[in-house]
Amino acid sequence: MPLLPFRKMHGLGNDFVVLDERAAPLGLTPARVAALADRRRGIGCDQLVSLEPAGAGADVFLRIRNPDGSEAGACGNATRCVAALIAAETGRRRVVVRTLAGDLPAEVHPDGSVTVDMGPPRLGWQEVPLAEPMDTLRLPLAAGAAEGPAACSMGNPHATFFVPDLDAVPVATLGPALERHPLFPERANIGFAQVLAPDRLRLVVWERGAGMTLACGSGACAALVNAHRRGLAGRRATVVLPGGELAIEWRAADGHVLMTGPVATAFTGQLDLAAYPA
Ligand SMILES: N[C@H](CCC[C@H](N)C(=O)O)C(=O)O
Repeated sequence: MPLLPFRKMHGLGNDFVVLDERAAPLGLTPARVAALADRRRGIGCDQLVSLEPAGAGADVFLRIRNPDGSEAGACGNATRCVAALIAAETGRRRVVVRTLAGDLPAEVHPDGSVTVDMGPPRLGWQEVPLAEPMDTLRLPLAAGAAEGPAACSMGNPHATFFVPDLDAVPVATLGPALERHPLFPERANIGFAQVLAPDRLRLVVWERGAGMTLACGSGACAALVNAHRRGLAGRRATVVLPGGELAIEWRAADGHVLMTGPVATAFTGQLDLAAYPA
């Protein structure tokens, strides 16, 4: 089997192995995804993303897989990375990335940063989804001293706890049980946010299927949406993650959430797919 080119990219340290399946599928089974994502035996990444043919109306289809083999409907940081790739390929600054969550228009700016229209948040309990009818503004959940998170979907499920001091929250301890709480039939990404100002939030996310990451784009969108719903933030905020900052806006005109931030390529390489278990 010929060596397969790959690109290692990241958005604020949330890192991806990017593979190209537009010519032919690569047989990315959950076992192979886990092996490629392994940070010692494989290349290592928070998500393995692949490019697939999109069909009419979009430039590319973005398939998002977590290291545990689960597939996600959204990945904000990877969407920025892939948008930058397609923009470089096509010479167009405006591209459309199709995902399970919908078609996401993106624009690459002269400074290299990328804005993605992540679409509208889904606020109903069935859309998150949750296991039973309830107000998604405040869930009957407690995590240590944190309680009553708000939930929404950006094409993937998010719960956001609001805490007075993020440094006092043991995210890595609280995350695993919350990710798999029975309230979340598809599990959930668990964010812990500290509101510094109506236009500035700190955020750490325990990601579904990936654990702690340095940044979570869809999580930053969910945190701003949930903060605004709770009257804690305006419609625009800088979200400060461990890996850096994202600019998020929940646009009043159409209810879409815009996310702007950097992208980077760490390296490119070739891999022998046959060396990874199918
Ligand atoms: N772990 C997420 C997918 C990656 C999201 C994150 N890396 C982002 O930038 O949005 C999930 O299973 O929904």
